[in-house]
Amino acid sequence: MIQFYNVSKVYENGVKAISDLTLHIRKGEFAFVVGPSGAGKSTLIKLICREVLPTRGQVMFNGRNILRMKPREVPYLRRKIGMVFQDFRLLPQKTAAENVAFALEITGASRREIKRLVPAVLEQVGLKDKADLLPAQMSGGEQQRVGIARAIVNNPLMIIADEPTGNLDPDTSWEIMNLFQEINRRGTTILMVTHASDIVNSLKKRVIALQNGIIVRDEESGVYRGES
Ligand SMILES: Nc1ncnc2c1ncn2[C@@H]1O[C@H](COP(=O)(O)OP(=O)(O)OP(=O)(O)O)[C@@H](O)[C@H]1O
Repeated sequence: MIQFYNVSKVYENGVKAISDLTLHIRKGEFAFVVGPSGAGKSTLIKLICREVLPTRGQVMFNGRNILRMKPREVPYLRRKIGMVFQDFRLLPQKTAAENVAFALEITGASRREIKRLVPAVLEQVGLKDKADLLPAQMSGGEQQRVGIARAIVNNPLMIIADEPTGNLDPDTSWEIMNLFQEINRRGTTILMVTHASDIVNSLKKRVIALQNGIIVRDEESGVYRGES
């Protein structure tokens, strides 16, 4: 699904955020990315969705070289990747249903499709009865469920989640992790940046540890090892 071949990213100010990194993520995988602040985790994510371009090396997504994509192909790439954020990033003026609908509208979905898909996906994330609430009227866990609904509604190949439980209490975090696991079981590849050591240690998924832009550890059934 994703291949990095000897990828380096040097920002304009000379900071080398990613250094000669080679990485493969297979379709259907669930992988955690861990590492201290400044390790390059966000840069890795941004390289996948073409928010930043590599200084050297190749990034492939679903068999396509993202550097060779034409500008008009970039929306296609972004549609195939659902993003979930620590701070939810919902539109505050829109209800749960409208937030999810908006993600469909911008991809040109018909009104009929929107009417069919929004309730179905809200039900899938356990928010059937909260469709008409604004973000401010929902708990953090509920807001993150809306964030996940928005990420999956376009049926992406992959979900990239950037510390999705960072603002949630432990019980709510586990509910959200269970939802991600269910989405993964249905076939969606998941790449998750996290500092939640207890979650990483319990789930025994692949763990990719970054430090100074380099992969220092990449283990199947891995654990969290003091990467704070
Ligand atoms: N736009 C930018 N311009 C210049 N330097 C940047 C930029 N974005 C990130 N960096 C630098 O690149 C390095 C890697 O940053 P990155 O945000 O990828 O790390 P991170 O592992 O996601 O950190 P955190 O856990 O704090 O979010 C850091 O030294 C950071 O200061």
